Amino acid sequence: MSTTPKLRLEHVTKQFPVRGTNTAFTALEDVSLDVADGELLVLVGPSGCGKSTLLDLLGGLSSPTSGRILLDGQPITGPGLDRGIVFQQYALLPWRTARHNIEFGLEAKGLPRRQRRELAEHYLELVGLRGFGDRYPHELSGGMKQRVAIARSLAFDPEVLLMDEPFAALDAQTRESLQDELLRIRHETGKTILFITHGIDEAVYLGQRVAVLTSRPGRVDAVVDIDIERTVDDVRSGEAFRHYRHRIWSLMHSEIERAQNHGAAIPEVQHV
Ligand SMILES: Nc1ncnc2c1ncn2[C@@H]1O[C@H](COP(=O)(O)OP(=O)(O)OP(=O)(O)O)[C@@H](O)[C@H]1O
Repeated sequence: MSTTPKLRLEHVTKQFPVRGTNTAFTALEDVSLDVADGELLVLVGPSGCGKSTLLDLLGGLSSPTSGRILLDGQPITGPGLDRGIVFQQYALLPWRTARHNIEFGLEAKGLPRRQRRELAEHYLELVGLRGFGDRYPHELSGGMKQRVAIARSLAFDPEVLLMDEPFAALDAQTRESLQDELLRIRHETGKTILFITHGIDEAVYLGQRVAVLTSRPGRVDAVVDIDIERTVDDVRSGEAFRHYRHRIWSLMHSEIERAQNHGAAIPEVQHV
């Protein structure tokens, strides 16, 4: 891994104006975080902690009120093909086959048809969907649709993959198998991945590091290094896994209690 972070959040604050008033609501406050090249970093936090707000910033759909977000040292100024985003709802184009969904970003890049086709086949194979390229989204299961969405994001070779609760809508078994697939894909591609989830188990299973966010306003409460052996059977039942799960649970639990007990007292609204 290189020492220069692939992605850097520098004191990022995001406020939204409160309609009909001259106040602003602070959704994210002073978030600083580095994601190393090739790292899989998981962001976990209670509902409303600003995960979606952060993803919009990373996607270039909105700008920080203060602070900066750097990709390879360059500030993010808008949407771009250097970031691939996988959402919870697959966001596939229903009138396109799996193959043509994967080719979508490649068309935007202006790649010739033959090269697009080759890349689409490669990524279909990478996500375990060889032979399914001609299926339309409605002919695929939820897990398969999410595989297509991942393949589509990887096909245009982004610098980072941003994943916003991508497996939340799937049943438990499909979710676990896609988690394994994601770890394999990361191993094969070396991609830098920022993965956002509500799920503590998912965070511990996937993350090399897990950043725990507080809510109202969203801040980085702690960043936990996860050191578990993932090649053994039933990793989730192992002692190390349980240790990290409890650690993250405790951090999140005390945060949820704080928000519930002192919600009204938290200075989330400021006059502007
Ligand atoms: N455009 C907006 N205007 C005003 N407030 C907003 C806006 N977008 C988000 N917020 C507020 O910012 C906070 C964070 O919202 P966000 O959707 O980022 O949270 P989240 O962590 O993604 O939540 P969840 O996990 O429930 O989806 C919330 O309190 C929300 O009401």
